[in-house]
Amino acid sequence: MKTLIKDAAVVRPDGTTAQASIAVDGTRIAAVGAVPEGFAADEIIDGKDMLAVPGFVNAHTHASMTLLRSYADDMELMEWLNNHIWPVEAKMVSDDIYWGAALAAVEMIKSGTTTFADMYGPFMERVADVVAQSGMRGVLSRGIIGVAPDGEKKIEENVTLYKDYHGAADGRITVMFGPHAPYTCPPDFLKKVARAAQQLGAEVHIHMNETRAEIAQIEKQYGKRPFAYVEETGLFESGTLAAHCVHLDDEEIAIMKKHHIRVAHNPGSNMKLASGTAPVPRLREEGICVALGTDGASSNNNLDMLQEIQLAALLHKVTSYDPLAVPALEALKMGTEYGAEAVGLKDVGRLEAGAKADITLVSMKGAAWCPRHNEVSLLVYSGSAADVDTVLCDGKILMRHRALQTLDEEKILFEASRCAARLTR
Ligand SMILES: CSC[C@H]1O[C@@H](n2cnc3c(O)ncnc32)[C@H](O)[C@@H]1O
Ligand SMILES: [Zn+2]
Repeated sequence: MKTLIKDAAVVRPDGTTAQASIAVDGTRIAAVGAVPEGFAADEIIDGKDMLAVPGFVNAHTHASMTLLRSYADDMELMEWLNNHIWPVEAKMVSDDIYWGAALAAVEMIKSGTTTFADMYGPFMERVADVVAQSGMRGVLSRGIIGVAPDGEKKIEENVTLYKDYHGAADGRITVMFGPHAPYTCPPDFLKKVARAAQQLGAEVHIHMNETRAEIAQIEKQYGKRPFAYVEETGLFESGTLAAHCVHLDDEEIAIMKKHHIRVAHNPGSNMKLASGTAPVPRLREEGICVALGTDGASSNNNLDMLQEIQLAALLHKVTSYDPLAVPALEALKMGTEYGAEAVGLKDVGRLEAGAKADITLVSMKGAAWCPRHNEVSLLVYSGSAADVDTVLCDGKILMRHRALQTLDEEKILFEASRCAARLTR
């Protein structure tokens, strides 16, 4: 299949915007610029008044938590998890995971996201079904809480998920290991997860240093801070995507650098759960890869990556009094190029020849886009999810002029509502 996006404003990797066409051949971008000679497109998409950016990468979420959106708000993390979320999650069945993730896919595609890193479970194979059907990319991990009595079984489920799905859906699914957090996984348990991941050559996705309370708990229990605690278990040896990283000291930043840990920064969730502000400018200065995630739709409360990009650009200016703390282009890269790096995907996150054709076209026709002095600035500070017009992933059109091409939106909203009502009755 050959697709031509004709005459769009294309954001190039250096942040400049050029009026250009994008030729897509199969799953990859064949050219950005003039249409290659002899390129016979099966499908032509008019790029007039469209901004072409790499598909957004949601580097940390819990897709099926869409079912718990607006269920428990305005409380801090531990109260939210212990008294509201975990009791309901314990009742989730396979169909809840499927319809919750399908609802997430609808919302993500409609807001321009093509890749998501998901930590949840059980029944992660149903999230894999959604990835396969939707045409998105998914970096899936079985969330593992080690303090529960069936922790070992969950490690086995993550192993099975890896064996069955790593590289599935034409390579659009990859699998990591998902130990939930230091405060839910004792040291011997983390050592077992580390061993299982290393044996398979798999990477790890974990929540780290989200709240001051959890750090105090680890210090009390083990006499050290979370990064030192986890490092001693060997878990950081196979490559790590660490969500949150809000409260860090110098020693921990040194551990992060030593192990090339990539960070999924979740500004919306951190603000809503009153967790704090991650030291993103410092992490960037230290050369640490910082990506963006929404976290689940129950703590955010949406899966809109453009909103996270906007929050990242604004939040760090507030806390640092520095307008350059996270400039607009840097925020966009955190949601695209750095996101792809953080979740371990090569050839994703940049619009250039040879890259995977994961492309989001944003309409610039609305009043908020006038005048057009700087398209990247407009996207980051003025654009909204509703401006996302067309989305391609791996060369396939997932949404065209806001109509989903791979998913039945009406049915998904109906089934997800039904599951949510049953769960919370
Ligand atoms: C064991 S599957 C993943 C697990 O994580 C929970 N979760 C959702 N958001 C957060 C967060 O911000 N911090 C810690 N844990 C979170 C989710 O409810 C699942 O139980
Ligand atoms: Zn999370």
